[in-house]
Amino acid sequence: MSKLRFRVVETAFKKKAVEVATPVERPSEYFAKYVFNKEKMFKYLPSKVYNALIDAIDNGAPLDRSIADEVAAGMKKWATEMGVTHYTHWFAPLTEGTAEKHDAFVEHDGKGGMMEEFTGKLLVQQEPDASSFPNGGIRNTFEARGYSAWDPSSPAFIVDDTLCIPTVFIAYTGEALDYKAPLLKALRAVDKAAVDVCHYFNPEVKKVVAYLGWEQEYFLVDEGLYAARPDLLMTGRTLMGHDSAKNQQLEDHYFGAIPTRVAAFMKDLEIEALKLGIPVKTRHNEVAPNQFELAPIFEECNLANDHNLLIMSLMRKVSRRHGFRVLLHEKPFKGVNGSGKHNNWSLGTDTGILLMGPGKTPEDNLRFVTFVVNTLMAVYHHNGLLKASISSATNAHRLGANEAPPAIISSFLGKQLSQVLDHIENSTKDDLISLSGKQGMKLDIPQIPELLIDNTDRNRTSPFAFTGNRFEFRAVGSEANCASAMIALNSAVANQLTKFKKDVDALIEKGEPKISAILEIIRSYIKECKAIHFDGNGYSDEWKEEAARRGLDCETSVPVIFDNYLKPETIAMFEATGVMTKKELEARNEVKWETYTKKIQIEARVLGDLAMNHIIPVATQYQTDLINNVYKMQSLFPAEKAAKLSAKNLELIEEIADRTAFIKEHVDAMVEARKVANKIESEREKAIAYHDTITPALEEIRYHIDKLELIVDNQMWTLPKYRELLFVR
Ligand SMILES: NC(=O)CC[C@H](N)C(=O)O
Repeated sequence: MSKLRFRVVETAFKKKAVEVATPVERPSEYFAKYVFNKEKMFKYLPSKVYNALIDAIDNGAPLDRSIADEVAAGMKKWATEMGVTHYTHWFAPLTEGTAEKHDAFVEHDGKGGMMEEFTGKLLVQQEPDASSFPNGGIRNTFEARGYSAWDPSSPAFIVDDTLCIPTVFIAYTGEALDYKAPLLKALRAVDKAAVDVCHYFNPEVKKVVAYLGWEQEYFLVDEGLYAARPDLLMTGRTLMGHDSAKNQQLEDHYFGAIPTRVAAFMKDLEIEALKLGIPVKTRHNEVAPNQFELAPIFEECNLANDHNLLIMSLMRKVSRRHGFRVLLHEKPFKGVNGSGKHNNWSLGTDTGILLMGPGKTPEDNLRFVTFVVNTLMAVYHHNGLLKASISSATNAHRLGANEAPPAIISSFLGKQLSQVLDHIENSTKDDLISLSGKQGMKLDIPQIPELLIDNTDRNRTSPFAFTGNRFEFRAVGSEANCASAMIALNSAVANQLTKFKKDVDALIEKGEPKISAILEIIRSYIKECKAIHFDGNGYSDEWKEEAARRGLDCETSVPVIFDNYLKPETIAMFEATGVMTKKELEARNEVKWETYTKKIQIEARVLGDLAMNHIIPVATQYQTDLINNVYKMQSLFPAEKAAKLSAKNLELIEEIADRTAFIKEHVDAMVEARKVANKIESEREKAIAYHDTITPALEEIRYHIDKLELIVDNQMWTLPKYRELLFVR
């Protein structure tokens, strides 16, 4: 019965690293080979079209439909020269993956033959047969059609024989059915609001860009072992499995030498990623055994997000060439580190200033403090929403342990920045601004050492940590589409910056000088959002109590956390920034609740099946062996001696009986609880029922399975154990 397990372990052990040829060209030469980037646009488009397209990309200028045909022709020429035969609109529906439907370039030529065709119409907009994507009722209520529309700000790229065109996905009635459409709106909102605020300091700023640098953590598991674990295959995580005696306690995996099979995978992946224009830079072993990380150089947020989606699908593909499966789930293994996707976020101007970075002069630092404090205000007022933006059935397993932040959003600032904010808060306006000699005015904003950029202390329990010239949103899950977090964060910051501008302008109108008005508002904000600042240990019980006292959102039930999207202040914020309407938010929440329910439902079914088909039969078989042994003892020895010799086995027999009975009863009860939950009409209530009744049952059943794993004969156990999943590579 357990042969499969031993066979796959043996095979995995014998595997050698796959040879990956180093390209003859240098990375700088093959970088973006498969991307229709500016260089190719210049080569393949007439200069008038090129200029219009660049204006649309760089400045968001509206793109005249008439140039679309010429762009399409240029793209097609390039793509066919590269051997491409198909094209697809590539978009991110509300499933957390990407979607694509390939069409061949071929068309009838009218003379009985075929020709290659790709028109502007096909480039700009398509109507995929998309009735099966989650839509939260938007398309059912109105119109079944959904459109994908070209996003010129993210360049088209080639995967295998297909030209992929990044697009938004919207309903016939205009509501967004994807992540990209609201992300683009959020980025536009933060651009506009930040430019207005920048003008207090640098009137020449025309554009502010939000940057994103993601760090992708993941696990690799040998594909044979993976195939022998139906739970991994179906849910992305192990629903059972006792701790391995050795796991990450020696901290010997982190930053260790990369195992050869894994190094080959990484090399292969990086070559492919670079060819697709993804500027991958860092790779290393992460903390848990068989856990790794990959990070690119930061990019403009929309592009960075597309690149993250692309790399996740690339990882799935490339890992298979190396006999691995990549696990992007936030918590594939209980008891060791889970996987995050830390989102490093910042704002920068077209004049080259990083707005979250300290400067050289007190004036620069006033600008720096302005942007930092406004970010803190946004995070403070929308801490519940930010938590909702990273919450999912899967990430819930990760938060609150093993170096992942807790389910309470707070911000770590570090010693130096905290001191600066305290100084501003505790000084009067007149202390901060004094008249001085030639300069006319002296600003007492402390010099913030530039060292700060590389020198901030790290706090791994902080969900939103300042790291020198950016914030690191650490709570984002490894499997998530970063756009969810980036939509919430950029919109909230945009809204806050707009408020700041209004507050400062009101003081200026009353006759206050500009700097003094800015300082006054900043000081009041520092006081107002104090509750969000926390540099301590996010895991401690004291923090949970303290956070509740401070009024931060401490809810841990994912379906209830989603309510944050529909709070009046959230709706007002999204509507004011033009990012999403109430109707869109409501529809999205329906999808979130539904997805939550389905994920737990699948886990419950898989666990039920495995418990009944794998665990109980194996445990019973072992128990039968023990019973036979007890009987044989009785025939060999006098009754009293036999009883003594069999005492341990009798205990085990009973333990197996108790645990299997518990498992069976609870699997049955879980089925009944599902039946009850499934009858609930409201998606929200149903998700809450799943959270309250099914998720605890999963844990209870698992507990007994894991105990059985410890006592049942290893030869009989069918499922690869943690020690095999985590250490075979
Ligand atoms: N070393 C680290 O940064 C660990 C991070 C951790 N894996 C997380 O879940 O976020």
